[in-house]
Amino acid sequence: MDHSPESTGLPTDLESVERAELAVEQAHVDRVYGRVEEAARSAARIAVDGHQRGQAQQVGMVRDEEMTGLYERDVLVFAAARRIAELDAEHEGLVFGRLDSDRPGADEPATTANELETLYVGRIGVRDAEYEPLVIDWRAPAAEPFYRATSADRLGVVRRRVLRCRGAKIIGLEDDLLAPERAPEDLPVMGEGALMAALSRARGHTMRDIVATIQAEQDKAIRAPARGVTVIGGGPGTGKTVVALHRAAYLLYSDRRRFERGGVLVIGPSAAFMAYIERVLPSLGENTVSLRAMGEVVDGVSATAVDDVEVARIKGSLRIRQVLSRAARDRVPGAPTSLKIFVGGASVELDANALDNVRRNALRRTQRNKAVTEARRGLVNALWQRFPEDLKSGKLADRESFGDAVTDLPAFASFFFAWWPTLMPVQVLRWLGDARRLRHWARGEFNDAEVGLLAEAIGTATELTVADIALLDELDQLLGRPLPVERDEEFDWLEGLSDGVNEVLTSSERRARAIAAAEAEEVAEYAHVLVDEAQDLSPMQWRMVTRRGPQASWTIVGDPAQSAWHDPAEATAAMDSMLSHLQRHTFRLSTNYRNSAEIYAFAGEVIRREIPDADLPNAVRETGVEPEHRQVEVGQVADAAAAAATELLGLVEGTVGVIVPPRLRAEVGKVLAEIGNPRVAALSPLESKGLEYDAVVVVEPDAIVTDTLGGIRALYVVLTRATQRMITINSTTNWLP
Ligand SMILES: Nc1ncnc2c1ncn2[C@@H]1O[C@H](COP(=O)(O)OP(=O)(O)OP(=O)(O)O)[C@@H](O)[C@H]1O
Repeated sequence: MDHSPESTGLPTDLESVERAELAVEQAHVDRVYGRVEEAARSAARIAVDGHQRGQAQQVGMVRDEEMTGLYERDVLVFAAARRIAELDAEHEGLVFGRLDSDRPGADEPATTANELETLYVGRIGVRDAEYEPLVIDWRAPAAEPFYRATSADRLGVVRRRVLRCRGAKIIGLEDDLLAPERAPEDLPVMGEGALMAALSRARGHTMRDIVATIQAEQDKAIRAPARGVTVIGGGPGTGKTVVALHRAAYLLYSDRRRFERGGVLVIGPSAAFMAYIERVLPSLGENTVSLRAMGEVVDGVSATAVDDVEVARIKGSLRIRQVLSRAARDRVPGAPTSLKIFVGGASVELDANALDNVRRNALRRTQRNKAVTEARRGLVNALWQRFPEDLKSGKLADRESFGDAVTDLPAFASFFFAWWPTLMPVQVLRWLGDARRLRHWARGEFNDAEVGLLAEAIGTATELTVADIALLDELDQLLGRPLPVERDEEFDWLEGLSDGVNEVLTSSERRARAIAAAEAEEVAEYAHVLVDEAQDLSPMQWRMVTRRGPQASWTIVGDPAQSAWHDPAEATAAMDSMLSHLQRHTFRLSTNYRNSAEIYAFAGEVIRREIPDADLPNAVRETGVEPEHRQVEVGQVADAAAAAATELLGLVEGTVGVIVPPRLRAEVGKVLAEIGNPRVAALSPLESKGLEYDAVVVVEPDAIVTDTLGGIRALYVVLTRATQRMITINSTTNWLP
């Protein structure tokens, strides 16, 4: 190699080439940041100016729409850039990619690098003062070749470059030469591959975006049109979650009007998972997406507790619908079972049977909380029938005036209040805690043992569980929400007289109130719903989730081999039945980017033994470190787990997850707390869903299989959480392949 740069005027040794390249890229990145600052200043100036003009009632020199356009663009760019900069102060910056491509129409290879067309790709688009793009948004069509180009189909790209930045500073370059035969002599190629660098990086407590290294098959799923249902499948670590999040950002970019207004909802398995992924979208410049854990899907209630295996199975099964429906229509426990009133000199009585008849009639076409009018009218009718004929005269000559008289009676009002209260879903759910009543409602659906388990679980519960939320949503549908008083009043004479509303309202106030009440009653609906770890949804949860998007398009992400549900086919059937009317597009991701090849080979063997046709991806990154299995006495498990965790802390830079079956959680948690290192976390198999750690200690795999609803599939999830090292601690070894 020629070490005399003076001879050609060009640096030729690798280090100085790299320095020169870094300087060129840094200059461009500095321009981008400079432009963002400028945008901020001009936005602030125009805002002040606009404000002053508004106050002085003057007509400005700049046309208003022009002003607004500039102002909005600058404000948007600035706001997005600042958000990204705050989040990523120590990590990737605004600009992360560069493409050098043949100029359009150029047949001959370029002879110098200058002849190639250069394009920078970043998290958001930024233009210079002349409106020329300094960097284009990664979601723009022009950025597609950055993700899709391969040597076989290079889409005009000669060199793809990833800029590794820390904040605004470039710390490294990784190049991919897609067409060596078309590369000009002076086009340098740096680095050893951005993907491998990204994959080998130590893991922190939160997931990071992958904009700089999205792979072609992932890009196709990210940019798939938002129609019907997009299903993204693939084994552990194939990027399903991260792809789904990038897809949410892409949808907002491609049709902001539709998706920002209608809303994008991302549903994941647990609060821990949501905390893990919550920074990805803001780091892509988006913060309008609603992220919710499965226990938070329904407005106004939330749960993190989980049920025991058997109880979860009962609560998730479609058979419980009938039980809830019966409960929602039955007598209110503790409500009066007869009504006796004195009217017009007679005592008129309705017994339990008569009351039951009125109730059933009222519920024939209307949900309980909406059937107030029907119930009251039914009572009046039944009383009228029993009112002695010879007294039907004067003020009580017809049913209508009889109704007025009856509903005015305090005794009637207090009876009605107790007999037909507005029912809250959670109240009705609690009724299932009474085994006697539950047995009655569950006839033909659940056997005695199931009734006993469910009644015990609900009767002794001190908090709601995640599975309860779907039941509450179902009950909300069954019970309905009370109609606004004004609406009732308009069509019913009885209601109007008895509801005690004596304010004077204008008709527009009345209408506004009715609309507000009707809105308050609506379930929040979204334009696009993205369900992660979809294989875990119980049939009842599918019903809850699909209510969030009756008009929505869907992205459904999952892997049946990781199902936490005991019968994955039942859950799939439930999904199919809820979404079968929509067109479906399926994508499969085939590479496991998380696990080392050694760890995944082992996990694959475990799952294949039980599920021979499980969809196993390829794990590409070899570390040379095999997973280790330690056998210990039953009483030694917790200490052995702590020892393994301590050892692993010394071997990896990032996080260590200790995954423990629920029965050992407290014991292991205690010994781990003594280690007192924030890099170590203890978690249950369910909590480990979707998460990843540099190193993982798996405690008592056999107990993970027996104590979870997912069984072997839950163990497979646990065995696929580690990026670099894994140790299992066993007092039994039935699970070992
Ligand atoms: N193109 C990529 N570039 C860099 N990292 C990637 C890429 N694709 C995936 N990853 C990384 O691989 C890991 C696994 O991704 P992710 O959690 O999305 O997988 P998953 O398919 O949802 O896994 P699981 O089903 O096991 O929960 C993450 O750390 C993610 O950032």
